[in-house]
Amino acid sequence: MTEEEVRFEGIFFPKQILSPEMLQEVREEFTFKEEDVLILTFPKSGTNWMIEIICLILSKGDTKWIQSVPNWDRSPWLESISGYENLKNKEGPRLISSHLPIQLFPKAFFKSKAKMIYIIRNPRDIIVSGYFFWKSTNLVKRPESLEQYFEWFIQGNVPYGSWFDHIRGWLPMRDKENVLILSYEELKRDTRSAVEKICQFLGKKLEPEELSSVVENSSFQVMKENNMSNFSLLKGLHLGDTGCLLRKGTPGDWKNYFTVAQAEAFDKLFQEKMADLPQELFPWQ
Ligand SMILES: Nc1ncnc2c1ncn2[C@@H]1O[C@H](COP(=O)(O)O)[C@@H](OP(=O)(O)O)[C@H]1O
Ligand SMILES: CCc1ccc(OS(=O)(=O)O)cc1
Repeated sequence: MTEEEVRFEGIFFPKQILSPEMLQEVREEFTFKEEDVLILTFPKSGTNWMIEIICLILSKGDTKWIQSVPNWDRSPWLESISGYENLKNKEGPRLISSHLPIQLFPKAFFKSKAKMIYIIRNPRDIIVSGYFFWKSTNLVKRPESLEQYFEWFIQGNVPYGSWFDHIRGWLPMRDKENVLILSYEELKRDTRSAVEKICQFLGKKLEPEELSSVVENSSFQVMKENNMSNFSLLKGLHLGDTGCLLRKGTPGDWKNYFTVAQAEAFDKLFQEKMADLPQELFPWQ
């Protein structure tokens, strides 16, 4: 373990922003309101895209909120010290982000009616996205090469642990009526239909022009230019000069980085670990 990371129940987390004691408190003591909306992801699955979409839905397409408040304050990060404090004191319905695996998630959720959207993404693209992101932050030990990060990822030795365990942990929740599972790939393929699905899940009725504003203002290009959404405010604090959240935004970018041997090794591992799950849950396969 390096000085940049903290380990809790065998999983490592970015240091600086949380502690084992608060992770324990979050699991045992955090409570939900029925009107809360949760965005749950393995890091680099499209968390901040979903934050933008939901903020716009809740604002009926009005861009004032997304243009004036940083995304981490609009949807505080449950397992960060500042996000946790913010959430505990927040009045009214809350938008909450988390990357926690199911076994570390607040116990109260499993008896609550709070709604959760879980985003899944091709893990190969998560590897590439994570490599470029984490190597430009001071939150974890920086990978020296994609090859090294690939190895760490398949061993589950990356922030928030094994992607396979994360997915296997959360997918059994898919039949609950307060849980919606969406893939990054379907969001990308037909954003408007995916936004309609999210509106229906949240019980929000939008006019066609409001829906168009949600789709347009949560697009990669618009988010990349919005300083409240693109993490540029974190430069010098947690992100280096080359660091960026909105890097490429393209499904399948892994093909530009994986070697043939890595692609084959990953296919084999995916088969070994996920073959027993319904394959339609993985629309990139
Ligand atoms: N509006 C948008 N459209 C498409 N991809 C988006 C997006 N907003 C963020 N992303 C992508 O989501 C990934 C970050 O995920 P997270 O928010 O969970 O950290 C990045 O992937 P890439 O690094 O592949 O570009 C980022 O570009
Ligand atoms: C508080 C800054 C910060 C750092 C890293 C993050 O990771 S992720 O984009 O959610 O995966 C988020 C916020």
